[in-house]
Amino acid sequence: MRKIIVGSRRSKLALTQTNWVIDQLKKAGMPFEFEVKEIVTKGDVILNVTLSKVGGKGLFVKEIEQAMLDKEIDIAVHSMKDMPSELPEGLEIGCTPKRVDPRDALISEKYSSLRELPNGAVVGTSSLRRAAQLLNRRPDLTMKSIRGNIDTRLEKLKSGEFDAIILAAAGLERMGWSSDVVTEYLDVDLCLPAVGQGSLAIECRSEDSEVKELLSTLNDEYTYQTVQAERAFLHSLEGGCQVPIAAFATMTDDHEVTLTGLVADPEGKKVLKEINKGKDPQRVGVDLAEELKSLGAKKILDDVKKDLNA
Ligand SMILES: NCc1[nH]cc(CCC(=O)O)c1CC(=O)O
Repeated sequence: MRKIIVGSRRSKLALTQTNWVIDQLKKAGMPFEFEVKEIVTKGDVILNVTLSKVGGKGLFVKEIEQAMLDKEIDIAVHSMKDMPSELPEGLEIGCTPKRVDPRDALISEKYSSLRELPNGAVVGTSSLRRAAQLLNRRPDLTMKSIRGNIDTRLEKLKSGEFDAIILAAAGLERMGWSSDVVTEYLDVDLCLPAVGQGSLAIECRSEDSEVKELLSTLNDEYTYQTVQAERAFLHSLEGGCQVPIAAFATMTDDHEVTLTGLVADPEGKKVLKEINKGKDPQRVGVDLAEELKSLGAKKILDDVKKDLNA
């Protein structure tokens, strides 16, 4: 019986996601055993530097991908939103399980909603995407950087340093913590999610047809198509580093994809947000990116990158 080695980051969320995927794959009833191999990534080590400054995207996946190419591991479970829009030669996303809640969530101990936050309230987030969109609605808020795993961030909130923090609902949902901690789910119209937020990517070697067949049993077509549109949008904008880009797609029963995409400056003063529809997810994403570029997205993103490198 073949043993499939599953690479995972060491965070509670990563291990929870990995174990969930293994449980699901076991249900396929195919002749495989599974073993988890923990891998410490750069993103896990560098905790006191702003994530966007140390190279953002890819920080959590590079070492894991190398281990896969070296055949130390066979598959890896990633949060889709941590995946760079381009994968190394020889690797691919073998499947996308059904997406969970894509929204961001506000968590506060003192206030019951975003509306109720007082003037100048301190909101913890290191995401330029979240900061831009919240500041656009509430320019009075003070955005303060917060780093670490979900559990660390919740601890920091308790310490009183922040009036509220923003986390992805998905991570909390997967940990089983949502109902205990979420103060308010932010509608996607208010805070458009990160590309792929709420979705998992299971990565494997392109030549490993045995594993690909196994993974295909866990693929969710709706998730696959909609995330494909979002990632095509990201890729066309060259959203390689941690920049204020957001996108969220839905799909009708007859496979028409509706994609909303956003590019903003970190202060939330300039927000470009447009919608595109169509049957080909790739096209829908690429065309929406082109439209935003024609409206000035490139200049906004170049300015952000300049600031990050300064
Ligand atoms: N930025 C880190 C990260 N990467 C994936 C998730 C969980 C949400 C998901 O799977 O989309 C989180 C935490 C967060 O943003 O709150």
